[in-house]
Amino acid sequence: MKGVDHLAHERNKTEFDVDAMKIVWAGSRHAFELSDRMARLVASDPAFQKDGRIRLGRKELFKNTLRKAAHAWKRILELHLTEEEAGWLRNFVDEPSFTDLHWGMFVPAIKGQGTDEQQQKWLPLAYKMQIIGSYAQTELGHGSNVQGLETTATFDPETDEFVIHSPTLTSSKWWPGGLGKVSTHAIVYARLITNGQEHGVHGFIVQLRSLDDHMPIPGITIGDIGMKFGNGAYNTMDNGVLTFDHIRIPRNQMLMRVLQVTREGKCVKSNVPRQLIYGTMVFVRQTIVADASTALARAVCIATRYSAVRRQFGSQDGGMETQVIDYKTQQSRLFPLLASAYAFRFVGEWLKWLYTDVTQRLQANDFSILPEAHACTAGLKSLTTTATADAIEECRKLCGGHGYLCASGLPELFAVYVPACTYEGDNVVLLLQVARFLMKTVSQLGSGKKPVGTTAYLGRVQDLLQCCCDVQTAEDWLKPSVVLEAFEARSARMCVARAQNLSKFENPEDGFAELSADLVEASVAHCQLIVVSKFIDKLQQDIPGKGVNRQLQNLCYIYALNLLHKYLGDFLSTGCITPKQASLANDQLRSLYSQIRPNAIALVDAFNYTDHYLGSVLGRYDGNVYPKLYEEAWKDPLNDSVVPDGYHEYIHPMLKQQLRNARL
Ligand SMILES: CCCCCCCCCCCCC/C=C/C(=O)SCCNC(=O)CCNC(=O)[C@H](O)C(C)(C)COP(=O)(O)OP(=O)(O)OC[C@H]1O[C@@H](n2cnc3c(N)ncnc32)[C@H](O)[C@@H]1OP(=O)(O)O
Ligand SMILES: Cc1cc2nc3c(=O)[nH]c(=O)nc-3n(C[C@H](O)[C@H](O)[C@H](O)COP(=O)(O)OP(=O)(O)OC[C@H]3O[C@@H](n4cnc5c(N)ncnc54)[C@H](O)[C@@H]3O)c2cc1C
Repeated sequence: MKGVDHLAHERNKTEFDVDAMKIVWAGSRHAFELSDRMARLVASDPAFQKDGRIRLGRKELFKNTLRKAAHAWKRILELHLTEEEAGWLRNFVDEPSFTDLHWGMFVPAIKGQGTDEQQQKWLPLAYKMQIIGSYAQTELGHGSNVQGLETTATFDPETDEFVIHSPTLTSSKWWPGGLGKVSTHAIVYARLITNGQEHGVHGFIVQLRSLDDHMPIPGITIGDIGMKFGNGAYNTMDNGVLTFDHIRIPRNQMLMRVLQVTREGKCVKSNVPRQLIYGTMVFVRQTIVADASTALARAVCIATRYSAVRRQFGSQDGGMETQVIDYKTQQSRLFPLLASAYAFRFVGEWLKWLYTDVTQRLQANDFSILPEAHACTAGLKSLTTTATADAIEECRKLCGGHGYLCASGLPELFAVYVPACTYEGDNVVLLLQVARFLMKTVSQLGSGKKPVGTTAYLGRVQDLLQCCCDVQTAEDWLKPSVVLEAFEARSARMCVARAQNLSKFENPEDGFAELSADLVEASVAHCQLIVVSKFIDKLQQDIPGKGVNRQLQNLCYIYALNLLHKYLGDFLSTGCITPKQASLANDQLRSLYSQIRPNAIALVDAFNYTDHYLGSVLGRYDGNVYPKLYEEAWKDPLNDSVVPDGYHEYIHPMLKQQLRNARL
């Protein structure tokens, strides 16, 4: 049987309406139609082809990215695409570039932190790309510790200007994307100093390069920070270094929604909390959660299709060997990742809703939900990016040797994805933020303050500390209330235990530092509970399409029960479940794998990825893996000649030497 036939046969086994699932995955019919149209537009345009990208040198690679970004912008204008359509188009071009920072951080920073007048001035320029912006926060010496940034913005009342300066080597801005070679402007984060007094870190709009000849503004030193991990991958991005030598900008270029500096240099606080300065990070962390499901789904799609095509062992009487997807070990590694892709999709949807809700409340001067929004975006960003980076690597291994070939698409996907664990907040640093939020919530329980939102379960802490799981059969693990209670009890018990340990320290900060590794574990438990509960909420919605809800249920329980299996230590040591119940959960998990098995290919087809976007020979829709892999190998530049360059200098003399030695 040819690869093509393998997948056709697989698709015939499907037990649900794939088209309906495509809409569930996309979020709505509108989102499906729009993303589908944009994916096809990009895939059919030769200017966006990705072949051979990994073989390009840095300069060629970068220029190629500039070409694609310019072509994308041209098409956006020609086709009068909406902002939403343009976002999808850029997404399917699938190449990190300065436009990510421009649209993803520069524009949102002005929207979130700029006054109305500042927005009116700068946004139209940015929307027309008459200026290109970056987000320059991190410095050589400080990234996580934002309050430790060293760049200064000193107000000069004589000229009504700020003087932006880099006082030390470690104050050099370092990492901002798009900064190295492209951006004309940046939101620069610097310590505000007026009348000799410091007022914390704030954002300033600073022009970096001339709009005529692209030369840096005198006093600005700027360049690229060098090659990063992997071929191709994130090297399409010009992450930059930037220093200021007393650069002057007008006073009205400080983003002043949170704090205004008057003509006299007086600081006037608005009613907006200081934390809004961090608002852009909250926005981007929320988009990163949605992106995690996309990246994870790509890897899972490749590994699932290839696992159905690949055969090893088990041939009897010269018959066919076993498809590797039929090995239980393969299923137990692959299907939880498939389930995670769906789980992260739905929690991403919910987080987007939460963010929209927060934004509306902020506009109405209601800031009460900000700490929760910060904890959720930070925690879920950390949880989903860590899991996705690990999962891409697992998918590579699931594809055996061929997964290590760049033609599988997985090495580049890993290299381009893995920095998501670091940018927008190191994942451990973010979990520590969640831990602070949880400990604060627990400490306030005695005062009668009722926790709300994602921590509402902590309001039932007494019940959760005592509850006993009443699972008696494997089927009992298919009850949403049972699963939810087990995850709530585990998280609540971990939080309370950590809070009790913290209370033994005289100085809470010393306690927090000493117990930080334990605290991070509690944060993970809490975030996993959020993902499980949002998946369960999704199942309660009226989801049309034959068999769709059934598949989603199976995936939801696979996600939850696999976590239960993986973190069994937590569940057992906190007494949430017994060893016998854990064993029943495992029995149920195996049964769920068998139920998912015939639907696996259709479940990855529901992602609706084009072959162009997947960029993988192993993950091709038609399953025609071997002939294409063979074809691909011959495209390697090493195969341009039969006898390689270097033969005459290095191989031939060595062989001759051996011959001479042998004769002696
Ligand atoms: C259409 C196209 C769309 C495309 C979209 C795709 C875009 C994707 C682009 C991706 C490209 C990647 C580009 C990468 C960019 C970057 O990496 S930018 C730099 C990001 N940097 C960070 O994330 C730094 C991480 N550090 C921090 O976030 C914080 O400084 C810290 C760790 C939180 C510091 O903690 P601390 O010292 O305690 O901070 P304080 O300043 O003292 O604040 C304390 C109180 O503030 C609360 N808080 C902290 N952060 C936030 C926040 N973001 N929002 C709300 N509140 C916050 C914190 O909880 C404390 O509260 P209290 O306890 O109540 O006092
Ligand atoms: C590809 C990429 C793109 C980026 N793009 C941008 C951009 O466009 N703009 C921008 O401004 N920045 C950007 N950054 C920078 C990024 O935001 C920072 O690297 C990130 O916030 C982590 O900070 P750091 O590098 O200072 O790490 P560090 O904080 O130095 O982390 C080093 C280690 O210390 C640990 N650690 C740090 N603090 C604590 C603590 N309090 N407790 C326990 N452990 C701790 C961390 O867990 C980590 O293991 C980018 C980074 C990358 C990799």
